[in-house]
Order: sequence, then C-alpha cells, then structure tokens
Amino acid sequence: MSMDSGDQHCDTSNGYVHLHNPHLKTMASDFLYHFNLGTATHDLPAMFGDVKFVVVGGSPTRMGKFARFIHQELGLPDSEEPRDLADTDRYGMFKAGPVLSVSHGMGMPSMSIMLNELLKLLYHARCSNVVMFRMGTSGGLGLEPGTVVISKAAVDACFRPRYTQIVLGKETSRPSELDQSLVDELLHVAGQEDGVTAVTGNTMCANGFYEEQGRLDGAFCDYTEDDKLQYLQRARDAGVRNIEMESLCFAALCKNAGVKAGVVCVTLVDRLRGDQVTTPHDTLKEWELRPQKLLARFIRSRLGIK
Ligand SMILES: O=P(O)(O)O[C@H]1O[C@H](CO)[C@@H](O)[C@H]1O
Ligand SMILES: O=c1cc[nH]c(=O)[nH]1
Repeated sequence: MSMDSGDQHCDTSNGYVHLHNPHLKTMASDFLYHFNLGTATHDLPAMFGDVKFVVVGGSPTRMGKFARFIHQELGLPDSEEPRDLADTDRYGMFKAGPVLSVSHGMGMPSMSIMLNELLKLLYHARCSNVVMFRMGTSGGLGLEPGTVVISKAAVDACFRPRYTQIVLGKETSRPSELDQSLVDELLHVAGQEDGVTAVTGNTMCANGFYEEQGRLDGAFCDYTEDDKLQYLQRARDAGVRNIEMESLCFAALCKNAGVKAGVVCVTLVDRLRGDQVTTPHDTLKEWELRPQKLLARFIRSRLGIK
C-alpha cells in the first residue's frame, strides 16, 4: 500500500510514475473502481511491481490475444498463461511477465477513465522506468492501407498538439507530443519487420468516427465531398498521416505523469480515397497484427531476447 508515498514519487528523474494530485496523499486507500482493484484489497506491488511495458488498445479480446502472443514470444512458462486481472466487464487487463496489456474502449472519455486508474495502479505498485504504448487501428491519409504509422505527436482535430478538457467549467489543455527517442527506436525496429511499411507522422485524434473524421457515410453530414477533401488535405499538410480516437488523451496523460509513451497504429483505409472500411475480414486481422508484431519485437529487443 503506497498512499503515503514519499518524495521519490514526485521526482520524475527517478523513473517512477509522477502523479500531480496532492489529494491522493490524504486518502487512506484507493479503489480503482473500473478495474475492481484497490490498495486496501490487493497487494498491487506484488501483483504489478515488475511491469516495465504497458500496451493499451481498444478491445479486451484483442488485448487478451496480444498478452498470450507476448507470453509465447518471451518464452514464459505455461503456468503463467495470462488471465484477465480486471474483475469488471469495463476493461480487460492481462499480464505476461513484465508486459501489461490493457483495453481502453473507444474514444477519449473511455481512454481517460482507464488511464487515470492505470497510472494510479502503476504508481501504487511502485513500478519504475515503464514505457507505455497505444497500439491499434486508424484511417490513413495518402498511405497504402496496411501501412503502420509511428506517431511523432498526437494532435487534435485542429492539428494542435494539445489535449483539452473542461475542468470546473474551464478549458484546460495539456501538451501531447510523444517521446522522439522512442519514435526513432520504433522506426528502427520496424525496419527489421519483413513486408511491412512503417512511416512516422502526426496522428490526428478525433472525438468521433464519422463527422469528426470528415466522413460522408455517417447518419448525418452537412458538408460536401469537396469540403471533406480540403479538410483532410489541410490535415496532411499539417503533417497528419493517420486518424484515430484516443492518442491525444493517451499522449498527454502519459507525458504529464513523466512516462515515456509511443503510439503505433495500422491504417485500414486511405481517407483521401474513401470512407468505408471494406477490406476483407481476414486481411484486416492480418493488418491488426502488424503493430502487435512490431511491439513484440521492440520488447524482445529491449529485454535482449533474440
Ligand atoms: O485502435 P483501435 O482500438 O482499433 O481504435 C480505433 O478504432 C476505433 C474506431 O473503429 C477507435 O477507437 C479508433 O481509435
Ligand atoms: O478510419 C478509421 C479507422 C479506424 N479508426 C478510426 O478512428 N478511423
């Protein structure tokens, strides 16, 4: 139990998760409601203290499969087969050795709830030198579908690298750039992956899938195809290479907590050519594996496993 954490948790140079909330120190215990885990009910340092890599993605099924894939890739014993540690149906949480795989649902509100609790979990567990990744799918801008994008920064729908929340009725923004050394390391690792194209660029994070991403195929649309293409071209000119729905919150909250973070998403469609994702299911499944394989290679390389 670590509610009385000392100064070492406030010093970002020591590799601990850095939470900016003086109220946490006054709480006798902390219950992470959406995971059904808590400092009073679970020995979080024993359960999670060895975590060094956290990978988050949309669906619990995908993140469970990813954990089992990592379990194999790291050659972990059968007795440690990952199981869901979050005893709720909100999010899935699976551990494979030093790798924690967690789902976040769709959109920033869902990501924000999960990430607040996940960062507190890492803090209470006294994890240090953790690297975090969001891995997933996106729409591309001028890229062959199936391309993997390693994000340089997450930007909002006006192409600004900042995550804006309304707090106590006021707009509050936090920067959302990503760690550039991690971008270079990921690109280097991606170069070793056969038959997969990986590029770097900004990732635009939208608050919805349809109008917010300039689609023409939602239930509602008050703009023309020309308006859409002009907007997407402006995004591309601003360095945006793909569009998804969680990177902004993820990048900003990890940065605020002093945790190095990366975003790796495969593109499913070229939005300059269309809106609907009509690629055959088997091909989509293969593309979805691309960020997983890249991160598995990254983790193995960091752990010195050939
Ligand atoms: O990376 P995944 O979880 O696939 O998420 C992407 O796909 C969902 C929309 O289909 C959004 O949540 C978007 O960010
Ligand atoms: O176009 C797309 C594809 C996946 N996810 C998104 O948010 N947008």
